[in-house]
Amino acid sequence: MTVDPKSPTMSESQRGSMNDLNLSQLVEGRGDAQAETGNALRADVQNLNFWYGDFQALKGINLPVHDKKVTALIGASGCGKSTLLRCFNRMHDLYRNNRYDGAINLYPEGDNIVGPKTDPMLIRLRVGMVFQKPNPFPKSIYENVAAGLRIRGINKRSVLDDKVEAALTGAALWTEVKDRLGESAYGLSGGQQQRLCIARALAPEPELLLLDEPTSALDPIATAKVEDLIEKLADNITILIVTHNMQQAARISDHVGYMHLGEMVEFDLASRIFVKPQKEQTRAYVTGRFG
Ligand SMILES: Nc1ncnc2c1ncn2[C@@H]1O[C@H](COP(=O)(O)OP(=O)(O)OP(=O)(O)O)[C@@H](O)[C@H]1O
Repeated sequence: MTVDPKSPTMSESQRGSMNDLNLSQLVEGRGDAQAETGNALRADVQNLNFWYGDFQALKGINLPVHDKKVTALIGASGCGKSTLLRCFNRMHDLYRNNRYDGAINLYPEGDNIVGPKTDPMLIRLRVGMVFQKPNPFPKSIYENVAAGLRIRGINKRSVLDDKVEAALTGAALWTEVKDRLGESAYGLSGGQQQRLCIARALAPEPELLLLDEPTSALDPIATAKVEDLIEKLADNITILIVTHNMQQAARISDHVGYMHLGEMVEFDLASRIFVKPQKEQTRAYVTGRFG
């Protein structure tokens, strides 16, 4: 594959900031995540293909998702990162012409998430998702977090109270909102709204949390809070995140998958991807020479 260093796909600011930074310093000390987990997998993508109608957006994707680790998907705009992420909770099923082929095994049972016999509703109970832009419901802060619990039939006030508090605490938002739980979620700042959406996703205790560029609409302070939160959450939950920001991927991820034109070019420990990737194409991308 020929690398075009003048590719305009990556913004100049992104390119500039990456060149100024030593990504290897950011991943320093992250250790060998694989050794730490003993290779335990929460999910495993095997030869996954996906079509939007006639257009094949994912081609033969393989990707291990390690348990209680942060796996980042990186790559130029349009390479298929969000498409891959959305396969994990069967979001594509909302449109009739979309088609999956292959497997995403969700462990410990090993159920194939994209298998024709798998009920997408059951998968969404196990796999939570947070989007690029904060999207709270037009409800109170409390009811936003309680929403997923009510869907699961939990309506007892004392149980909801405990779970709402636990999720808001887990999302590092409890102290900021505990005295205004009945107020509209729209009264929160953008960063608080995003942490609320994370709390909403956490409340039902998902096995896997999908984050699609969760900080792209946030300022640097709110971004830092969400990044800290992601690192803490990974003590208990498996996280798969799409990000355009190389610094962010280097700061928070244990593993990284680099995608290009619907294919997984390289998957490895973050410490290898950002210091010594195996493929020249990956190196060109992470150093900002190729978008
Ligand atoms: N609903 C859709 N219908 C048809 N094609 C789509 C649809 N959504 C995405 N695509 C195409 O699938 C490919 C992958 O898109 P996707 O959004 O997954 O890329 P991405 O890597 O997440 O991009 P970005 O970083 O810009 O968000 C692109 O060519 C895109 O145009």
